[in-house]
Formats: sequence, C-alpha cells, structure tokens
Amino acid sequence: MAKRETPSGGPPLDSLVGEAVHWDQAMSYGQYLNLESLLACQQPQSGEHDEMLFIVIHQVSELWLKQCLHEAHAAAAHIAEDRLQPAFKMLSRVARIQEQMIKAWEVLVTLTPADYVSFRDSLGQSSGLQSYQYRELEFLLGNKNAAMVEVHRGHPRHYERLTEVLEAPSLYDLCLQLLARRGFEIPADLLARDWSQPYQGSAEVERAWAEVYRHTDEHWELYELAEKLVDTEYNFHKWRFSHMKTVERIIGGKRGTGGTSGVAYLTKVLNLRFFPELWSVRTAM
Ligand code: HEM
Ligand SMILES: N[C@@H](CC(=O)c1ccccc1NC=O)C(=O)O
Repeated sequence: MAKRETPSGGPPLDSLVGEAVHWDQAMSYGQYLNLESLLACQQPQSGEHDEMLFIVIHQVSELWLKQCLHEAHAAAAHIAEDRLQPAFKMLSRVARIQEQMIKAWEVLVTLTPADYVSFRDSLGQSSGLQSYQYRELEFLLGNKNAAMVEVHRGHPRHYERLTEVLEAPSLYDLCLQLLARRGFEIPADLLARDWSQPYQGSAEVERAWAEVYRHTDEHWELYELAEKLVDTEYNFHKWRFSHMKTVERIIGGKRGTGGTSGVAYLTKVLNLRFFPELWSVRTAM
C-alpha cells in the first residue's frame, strides 16, 4: 500500500504519530463538526453541579432521535418503492441507536432525587412532552395521536412538521400497502384512510403476517421486514419502560412539570403499539 501523504503534501502520516500537527488546510475537525456551536449549547440555569448531566443526556438523546428520523423516513420511502434491502439496513441502524438510547438511562440513574430537586425548579413547565422529534418518531412509526400536536401550537414550524407526519401514512401503513402489492388480502379501508387517526388492528392483517411467519421459505423478505419492525418496537418499549422506572426512582409520585400525573402517565402510554398484529400474531400461531 502506498504511504499516505499529509493533505498539505508534508511528511508521511506515520512519522507524525505522537507529534503535534498543525494542518495547513481549509477544513478542521472543529469546523467540520461545528463544535463551537455544539459545545455552546449546554447552558445550565441553576448553577447546580448535576444540571449539566441532565442537559447533556437530553441533547445526546435528541441527536440520536434526529438520526433515527433520518433513517426511518428513508426506510419508509424505500418500502413504498419495494426496495426492502436498503430499508433493512436503515432499520437495523435504528435498532442499534435505540440500544444506545436505552443504555443512556444507566448514566442518568446516578442522579439522586436530591440532586434533581436541586435544579428542577429551573425547568419551569418545560417537559419531555415538548420533544417534537420524539413525537415525530412516534407518528412515523404508527402511534398517531392528534392531541399531542397541540402542545406545539406556539411553534408554527414544529406544528406544521408534526401535522404533516401525522397526516401521512406511517411506516406500518406503508408495510400494509406492501403486503397488498405482494398479493395478501388487506382490506381496502386500510390501504386508503384518514392517516391521522390511530390505526386499529385487523384480523386480515394478522392473517397475512401469520402466513409470512408460517411459510418463511416463500416470504423471506417480508419475514425479515416483520422482524425488523418487531426489533424497533421492542426497543422502543424498553426505552419507555426505562424512562418510566428512572422517573419513578428520581421523582417518585410527584406530578410532571408538563402537567401530567407523572409516572402514572408514563405507565399508561407504555403499552401503546405501533405494529399491533405483529404481536397478536404470536398468539394466533
Ligand atoms: C430526571 C430525568 C427525567 C424525569 C424526572 C422525567 C420526567 C418525565 C415526566 C414526569 C414526563 C411526563 C410529562 C410531564 O408531565 O412532564 C415525561 C415525559 C417525557 N420525557 Fe422525561 N423525564 C426525564 C428524562 C428524560 C430524558 C433523558 C428524555 C430523553 C429525551 C425524556 C423524554 C421524555 C419524553 C419524550 C416524554 C413524553 C413521553 C410521551 O408523551 O409518551 N425524559 N418525562
Ligand atoms: N417532566 C420532568 C421534567 C423533565 O423531564 C424535562 C424538563 C425539561 C427538559 C427535559 C425534560 N425531560 C423529559 O421529560 C419533571 O416533571 O421533572
């Protein structure tokens, strides 16, 4: 292999190991990553030591949500065009990102109830309910709830974006259309409907997935799609559960800053499904 030269045409990189290097080039690491802006985004309000962790963990989660949306929207577009292989690659990546997001709770549990109350008042009425990226991902996967858009009335850009995704077919709706294109009997009212309404499960769809699982040799691609969706929902559920338990550990039975009952609310939304028949089919097998 040819020795790599430095971009400026200086000595080979190998000889520079261990030495300070001053690149004479237009684009630096910090410029490319916009680090000055990124690292200026952590602005604790309270002066309490532990608020920094709270901010960083939320910002890291929002960055991962951004990447999940990037992958899941692209996966949906591929599924709509019958290109399942690239969609699989993207959904696998979403599942790996979700694992990172789940792991992050292990850092946050080092925050004690006393640490948290030391700066909780600085949060005012802000709350995770206002995470528009989280809501967009829920809508995109298939958990539609028009009422959750209202939280964003005061931010026209977020409101419009969420309304757009609410009113578009979810990833699961697109999968049902795919099943229909592949010859499965899917009721017409599931193939064209008011997409903003929550999806109600259907016996025909469950039968279609049962056929896929029983005869994988004839439906390898659809089987793989089903399992990728199950991985995503499984991880989503784990994230919600860990959030709920972490919240219980930190604030106990206190009400949420967003105005909900707190842990009781998080317990209620825990079991909302994206792909209901992919779970019910297991009983039907
Ligand atoms: C000390 C840590 C945390 C506490 C005490 C906490 C507490 C809560 C509570 C009580 C709610 C219910 C809404 C309300 O009334 O406020 C909620 C919702 C939410 N939180 Fe957290 N949370 C914490 C950390 C996080 C983190 C790290 C994230 C990551 C992004 C997050 C994202 C969300 C989201 C997306 C919701 C809306 C859930 C839904 O509507 O399904 N939270 N949180
Ligand atoms: N709802 C939380 C506050 C909270 O969690 C929060 C507040 C501001 C920014 C992000 C938050 N995290 C997720 O819910 C509470 O009741 O303490």
